[in-house]
Amino acid sequence: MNASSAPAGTTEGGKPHEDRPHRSGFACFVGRPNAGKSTLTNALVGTKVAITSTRPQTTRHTVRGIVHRPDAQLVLVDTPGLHKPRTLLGERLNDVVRTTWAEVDVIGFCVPADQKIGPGDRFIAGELAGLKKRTPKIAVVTKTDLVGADELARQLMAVDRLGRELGIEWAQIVPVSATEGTQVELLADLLVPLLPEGPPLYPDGDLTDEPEQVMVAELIREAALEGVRDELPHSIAVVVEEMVPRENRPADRPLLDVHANIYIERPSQKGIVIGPKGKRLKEVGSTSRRHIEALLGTPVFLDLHVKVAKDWQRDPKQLRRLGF
Ligand SMILES: Nc1nc2c(ncn2[C@@H]2O[C@H](COP(=O)(O)OP(=O)(O)OP(=O)(O)O)[C@@H](O)[C@H]2O)c(=O)[nH]1
Repeated sequence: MNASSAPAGTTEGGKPHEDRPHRSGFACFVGRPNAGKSTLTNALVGTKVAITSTRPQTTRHTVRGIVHRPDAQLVLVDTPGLHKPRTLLGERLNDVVRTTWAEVDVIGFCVPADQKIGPGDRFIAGELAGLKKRTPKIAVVTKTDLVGADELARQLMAVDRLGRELGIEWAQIVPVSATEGTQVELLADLLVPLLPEGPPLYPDGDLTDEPEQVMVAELIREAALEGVRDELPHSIAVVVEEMVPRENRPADRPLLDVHANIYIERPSQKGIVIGPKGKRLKEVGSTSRRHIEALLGTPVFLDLHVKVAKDWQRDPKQLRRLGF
């Protein structure tokens, strides 16, 4: 087996090397819901770009984080979870995942260290094994801070076995903790050599190429999910209708007006999102406003409305309008 760890002095940390060509390309992390893919993307990029939540299946948009290094540019594509489709939205999400897999240069298969490999992991690994393109795959054992050395060793061996059973040749098996930052840089060091040679694809300093409005909508959706029942995540969509700088403000005190709608499927869900006397919606507003201000670096006035778009998950016209 090929598990990687970082003995002192062996990581190169992206230092430029005269005889080493610059590399650039795309990577995506796949894995069952809650495997830690978004958190890992954030840890690699070093800022909050993807959506994390304690609830599964919250990553809806393909959010890219960009790791800039002197020797390489690694563009991380964050996909929604692959799951059994029950609605039109479910099918679209799975299509997005497969399209993404076909386009990237390397795939990171994430398995949490603290949970036994189960049918969900096997399903995704099976799909990976069936990929026509021979895209290199790195197995990433996540959340290593939650287990002891013995349990981690068992998980690394289980992942190795899973690969053998399904005929996947892992380019590497790497244990990481995204929250502790353990071996995150090593993971980048292992991903980079698997990218094709080439110049940077994005300007230095870009963290993501998602349009700002989509990221703002995601931040609002994330905050809205915090306050609602577990069965609601797929019933919420957020559309930012407008983002405009407030007129006649002094240059040193700008204000950005953001108008956004939170769409739910049924009138009965309205109360859940808004909460008693609007308390929950207020919380959603203040939490997401803070995140939006941090993201855009400007004070924001956030105007939020809750609207019913009946059965939007099943209606192709509504799905298009809501950005799917
Ligand atoms: N202790 C610990 N928790 C982690 C780590 N990485 C992620 N988590 C937690 O695990 C949960 C799920 O993490 P996410 O990054 O949202 O997982 P995901 O795979 O992107 O989830 P989906 O969007 O549902 O597919 C969150 O509560 C994270 O805080 C880690 O390295 N250590």
